[in-house]
Amino acid sequence: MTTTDDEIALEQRQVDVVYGRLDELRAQTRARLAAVRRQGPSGSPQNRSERDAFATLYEDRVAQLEAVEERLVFGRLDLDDDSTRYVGRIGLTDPEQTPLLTDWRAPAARAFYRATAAHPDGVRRRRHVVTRGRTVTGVEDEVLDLDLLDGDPDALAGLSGEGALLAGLRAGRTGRMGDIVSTIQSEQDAIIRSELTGALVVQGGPGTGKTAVALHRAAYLLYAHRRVLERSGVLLVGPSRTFLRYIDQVLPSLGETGVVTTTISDLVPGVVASGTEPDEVAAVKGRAVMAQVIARAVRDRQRVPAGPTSVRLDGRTVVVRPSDVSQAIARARRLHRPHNLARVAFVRDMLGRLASQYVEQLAFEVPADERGEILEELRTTREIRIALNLAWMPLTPQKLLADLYAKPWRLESAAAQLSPRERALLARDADAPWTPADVPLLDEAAELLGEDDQAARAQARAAADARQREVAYARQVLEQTGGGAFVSAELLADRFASGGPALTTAERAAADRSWTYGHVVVDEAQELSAMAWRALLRRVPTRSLTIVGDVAQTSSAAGARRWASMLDPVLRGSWRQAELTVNYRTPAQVADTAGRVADAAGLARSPLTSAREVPDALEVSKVAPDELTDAAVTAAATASRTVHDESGAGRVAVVAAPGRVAALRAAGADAGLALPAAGTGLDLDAPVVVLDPREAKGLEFDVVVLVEPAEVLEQSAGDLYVAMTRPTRALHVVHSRDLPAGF
Ligand SMILES: Nc1ncnc2c1ncn2[C@@H]1O[C@H](COP(=O)(O)OP(=O)(O)OP(=O)(O)O)[C@@H](O)[C@H]1O
Repeated sequence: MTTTDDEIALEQRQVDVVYGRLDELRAQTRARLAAVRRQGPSGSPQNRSERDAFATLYEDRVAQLEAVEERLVFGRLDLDDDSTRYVGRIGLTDPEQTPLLTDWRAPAARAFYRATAAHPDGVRRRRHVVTRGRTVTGVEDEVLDLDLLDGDPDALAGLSGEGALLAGLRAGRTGRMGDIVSTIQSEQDAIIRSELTGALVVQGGPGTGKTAVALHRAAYLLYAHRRVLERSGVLLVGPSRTFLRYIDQVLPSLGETGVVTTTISDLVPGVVASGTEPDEVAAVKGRAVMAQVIARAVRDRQRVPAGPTSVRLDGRTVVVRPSDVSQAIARARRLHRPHNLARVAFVRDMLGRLASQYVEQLAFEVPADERGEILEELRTTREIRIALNLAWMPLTPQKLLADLYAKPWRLESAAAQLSPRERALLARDADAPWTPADVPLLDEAAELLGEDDQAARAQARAAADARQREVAYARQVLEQTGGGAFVSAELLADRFASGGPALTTAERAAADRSWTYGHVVVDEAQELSAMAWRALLRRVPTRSLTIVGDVAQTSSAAGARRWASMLDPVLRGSWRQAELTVNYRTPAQVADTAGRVADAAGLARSPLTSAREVPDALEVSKVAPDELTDAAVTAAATASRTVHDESGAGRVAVVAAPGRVAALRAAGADAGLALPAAGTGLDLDAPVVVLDPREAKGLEFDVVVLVEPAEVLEQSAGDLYVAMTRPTRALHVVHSRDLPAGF
């Protein structure tokens, strides 16, 4: 028998070899990058854009190799055929192409996450290799071959790699989510590797790893379906910018930088949704019926005038007649093109009719080549322009929606399906800022209005020809340079073609409202309104989606309490569901209490088992109403002293109803709490933050100080459930009113 120390020494040798290879590859790629850069700014434009494309490529590769430093190697499989396979963050081979490390996403690594004693899948022993920096600090074995067990039944029970898992869960929080690649559990792995096609819903209670799984799935899909996804891109939609910051390290640490992340509010480039509004207003804006309202509002902007308009032109009169306008509108509508594009046909038709009127008044025949001049003169005559614009105005989405909200008569005409009260809720000034719920409506409008793209289409035809030549050329280049392992000819050609700074797929996709993605991942999806779904589904015509969330945590008034009622209408019933059931975040005592409170409040929630017990994880302090703020600040200060360690880890959140947040922040600052600097918003790097439950959605902290839960419950039961399930170590409840039922 070898001792653990011997085993650690053995693994250290392998780990050294793998890091050695990583260093070699880094040096090689940096040298290539330097060589490309040395070529300087000379050469033809074609040469320069090629050089830029290669430079971006090598920069990406260097970034990828840098990002995988931590826990590069974390697993080892001993197989039935006596071979051994190491599993890690990325795949590496030695210069002779002998495998050194298997990418965790490769089929050959699957058994690391899935093999069980009942289904060993060719694995005799699974080993978790624990490292700190480049040093192996421990090994943890699971023997899957029953004959080797020597009657130790404990080795079969529980979670996979339990020691490594629990160590990860116990660690202090840093304000940034980490990856879970070394301890993915079997039920999570099944979701991560689920097929690309179709819509997959992942329902799970708080802390079950939905966000972690969604991110790892994005990385897995990019790996397993690189050819399909590298050019179409993957979009990840999160609930808030704070949340996106919270998760922004995870994909890079998995070697993936090409995912576009956004919120629904940021979905339309150029629109800033800085406004706020009552929930009931957002709820109306989110209803599916608003699609018809927008469509009607667009149609209302195609109008037959009440009477004729006569225009004098070079001593003759032409008349913009209602009957002509009516016919031209009808013909243009039959094209079924967006408003601004169909308008081109409408104007052409009207000018033709006016030109005929004009020509009829002339005493001579007009040669065909002069008819163009007459049309041009009519087109540029101010009164005619005004008359035609009044009949069919070119519109931006912003103008359409602002006019609709600001003019009651427009709303009454377009939104007859809404009640007078609902219409009154929508009313606002024309220059009020956009709100998050407006964004899907602007997107809907953009779709129906379209842009006049005649020039763009001619350009696209020319570009398609050029592209064929570039792909062929890129293929040649790749054959000569051997770069084909990490980029395709098509992608390289994209980068050649983008000229200037070589844009990545993600950069191009993020700037283009009408980009369609190969896959879309939606987190906290229970919050999305019907209109938000329409905007999102437009971006993924293949309906290849990962939808994660928890219908018990819904706070948005337009969100869902049941997946079927939300998704059946938009996905026509075509979606599959998986469930996560183990809570990795919250200590059992806190999770159980949160569960009872949620049940008492009537939430339909998923069953949940906690992965761990933490003693004294729930503390409740009752104080007088005027002491509430001070008591909460004191509790936060005490908690912060306990959890904040020398590495900078350890985070505390004070969570309260929105009305209390400002006062708590002020009192916390006075008391010297290490809060974010004023005006920085939600700075996740601060040791202590004060936020409301909606801001806390999706985040986690070592300790949460929950202030006056009865007040949070009044806002929404889902919000209280969210607030109670954020801590990884302890929940401290500070209250003056009665506690909600279930405590
Ligand atoms: N297999 C795992 N190994 C290690 N840590 C894990 C694992 N699964 C989940 N975790 C950790 O559990 C915590 C909760 O995960 P995550 O935030 O993904 O849960 P969630 O289901 O999205 O939660 P919520 O719905 O409450 O936002 C995170 O710290 C995550 O890293």
